[in-house]
Amino acid sequence: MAAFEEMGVLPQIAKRLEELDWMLPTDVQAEAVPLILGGGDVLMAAETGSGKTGAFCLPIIQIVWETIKDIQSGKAPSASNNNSAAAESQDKWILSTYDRTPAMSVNPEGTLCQSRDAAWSGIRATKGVVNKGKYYYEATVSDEGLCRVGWSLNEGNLDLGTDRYGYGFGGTGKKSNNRQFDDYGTAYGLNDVIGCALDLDNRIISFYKNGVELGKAFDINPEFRNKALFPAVALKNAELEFNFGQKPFKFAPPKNFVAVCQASRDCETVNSNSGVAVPAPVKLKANAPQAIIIEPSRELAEQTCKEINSFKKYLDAPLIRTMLVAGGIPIKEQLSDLQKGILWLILKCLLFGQVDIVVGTPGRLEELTKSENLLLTHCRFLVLDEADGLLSQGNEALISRLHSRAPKITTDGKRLQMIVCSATLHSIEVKKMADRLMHFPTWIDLKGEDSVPETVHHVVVTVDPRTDLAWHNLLKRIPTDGVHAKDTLIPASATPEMLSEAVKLLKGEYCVRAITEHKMDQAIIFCRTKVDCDNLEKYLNSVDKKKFSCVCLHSDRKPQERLDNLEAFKQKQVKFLICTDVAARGIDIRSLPFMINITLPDDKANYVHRIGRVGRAERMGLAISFVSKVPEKVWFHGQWCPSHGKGCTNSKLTNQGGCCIWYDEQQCLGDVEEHLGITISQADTDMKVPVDEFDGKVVYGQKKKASTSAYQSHVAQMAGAVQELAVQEMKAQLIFHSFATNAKKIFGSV
Ligand SMILES: Nc1ncnc2c1ncn2[C@@H]1O[C@H](COP(=O)(O)OP(=O)(O)OP(=O)(O)O)[C@@H](O)[C@H]1O
Repeated sequence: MAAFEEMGVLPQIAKRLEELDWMLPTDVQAEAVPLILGGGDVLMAAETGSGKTGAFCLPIIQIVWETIKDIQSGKAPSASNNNSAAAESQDKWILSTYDRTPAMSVNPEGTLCQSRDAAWSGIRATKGVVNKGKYYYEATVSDEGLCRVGWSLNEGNLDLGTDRYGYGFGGTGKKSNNRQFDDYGTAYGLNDVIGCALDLDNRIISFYKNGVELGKAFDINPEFRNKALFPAVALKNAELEFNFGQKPFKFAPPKNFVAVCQASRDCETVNSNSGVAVPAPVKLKANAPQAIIIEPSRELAEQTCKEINSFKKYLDAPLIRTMLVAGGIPIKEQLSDLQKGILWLILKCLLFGQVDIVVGTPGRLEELTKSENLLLTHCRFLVLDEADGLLSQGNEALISRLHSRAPKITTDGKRLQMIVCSATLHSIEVKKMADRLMHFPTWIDLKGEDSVPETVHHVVVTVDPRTDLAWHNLLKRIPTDGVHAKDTLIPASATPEMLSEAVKLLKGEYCVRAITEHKMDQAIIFCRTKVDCDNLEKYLNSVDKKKFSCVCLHSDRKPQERLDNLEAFKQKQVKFLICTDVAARGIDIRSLPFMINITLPDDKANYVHRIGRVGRAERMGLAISFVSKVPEKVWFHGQWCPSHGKGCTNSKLTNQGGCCIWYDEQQCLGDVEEHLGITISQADTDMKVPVDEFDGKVVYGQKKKASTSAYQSHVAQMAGAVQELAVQEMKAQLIFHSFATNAKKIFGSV
């Protein structure tokens, strides 16, 4: 039986893997596949090129296929008769074990919550009310501490009253909404009973203390007319007991108000952060996929989608349908494209064919889910690939919104599984998000924080225009970014501006030198900016269009051009792919031997990802980074730049209202080395790499062979120790011998 089948992978998938020459699972696959097949949430932190994509795609494909098969054959249990206690419990009026902060604990009955944390913790009920009616519930303070109780929308944060979506009444005698704290009623504490009254007919919220009315606290925002409100509470080292009306209230509800648990079915709604939306028979829906995989770039989304299509080659009856939902074009163009009918095309796919697995970029996914063209009602896998990258792009709120749209328990009683992965997963943002959204996740962390695979040989080459004057002959021959276009540059004077321009020239020259020295016929080259990429493309073409054939990949290029360029590089129709960090993560080019960093990235995690484009799947790779010894003035266009960098010529520094900074690469290098806990080897400006265990023993782009020289050097290293052992053993034998002889003399023979 093939190794993958032994892990529980379906024979049809294993057959395809064998075809792909995947004989054994990689370490991360061996750990992750059984965990995901077993229903767990997983945080996967494994080196670049270690096979993380397969680690999450294989079990997801399998479960999705099995689920569809069960549903189509009528075997799947419906929510009304499934045996999931969790699903059943989410259909009651109780506190939700899913829609809460991690430090908030709840009793098994879902009526008592407690937090012993020094920070605010929050929780909402499993159900809420909408449309019309007057509703009431009671909360009793059962232990001293700080608390705020009231009503909140699903999209509100759990720290009740600190955003526009939550209305709270605090123990200090304050009401709060949108962080505005105003005096209201009186303070309350241990054993006090707070009545929370919601009048949806008049859109008013009011509170009662031990049966005494405290008056109107809030008019509900008219924008929320069609939105449900849920009982909610925030606590700090406190405990509160809830009664939604299942047992008699301590104080009678106000006139015409009913217990919230008695809301009619048309006014009651289930907390979508909590579980089943509507208990209904399990049924597939064309535009409600089972799995959503979020990728940080269009290219990566395309790659993952392709990989899934390849893995599922032998899975039929039922067929699994995948769909790519990727942006990658500026929002303005995107909107007009949508208007022109792209959305209609997508819709057509969704309507005429069941879509089971969607792979996409965050913006497009949000667009389609928000407009409800794509539903997350059947979603049981939410995957964040390159999660730290997604978060650093500012997608935290978007991910939370997508997560909140997916039921935490699906209609067939299965729990939503979240899988989060990256080679650099140890950021505080990822940990916080995992705490908030994941369900007791298992960490798979095989090599510790952000390690570089042993197959990647990475070196730095110092660029110092004060000692290497080759740039004098390069002026005007190498196009540069125009940062110094308005400066008076005199080669004889070593002004910071002149040296900065010289760095740009030398880096172009060093790139050609490195390619020539290592006879590179396939390399990925990273530049800091799009204009740097375009300039290098021009320069390499001007040197020798054939020898240095190259294409660019960055966000100013049209999506189709990006796709074509990447494909041309993968198919070896061109030798060099020049790109920005858009291609730093995840892009997998089979046996890629070389990569060059024209400039180090300012984000140290991206160094790991960039160099990780080589040395993948046990193949050896060489990564060369050029690091300037002197500061280089570079473009830095932020929100303040009216053209967002396009055609911008404002070369003043950012603190003078401009779009430039002085880039300190020595500092970047220091940061990377400190982060990785290593000193990166230096190569000279002749680009010859230092002699070490890589030298002469590996061919970049190929697997490392076990060489006799390694064995011989190992024997040589051990020789001294072996000899010492032999001497010690002889001494021990002599001691034993003399002891035995003396013993005979003293005691005689026995
Ligand atoms: N079990 C396996 N046997 C052989 N090759 C494999 C196996 N698993 C993955 N690979 C190959 O290894 C390469 C790297 O895999 P993958 O792209 O999944 O890495 P990754 O861990 O996601 O890297 P990154 O962090 O850069 O995204 C791919 O070419 C893939 O086909």
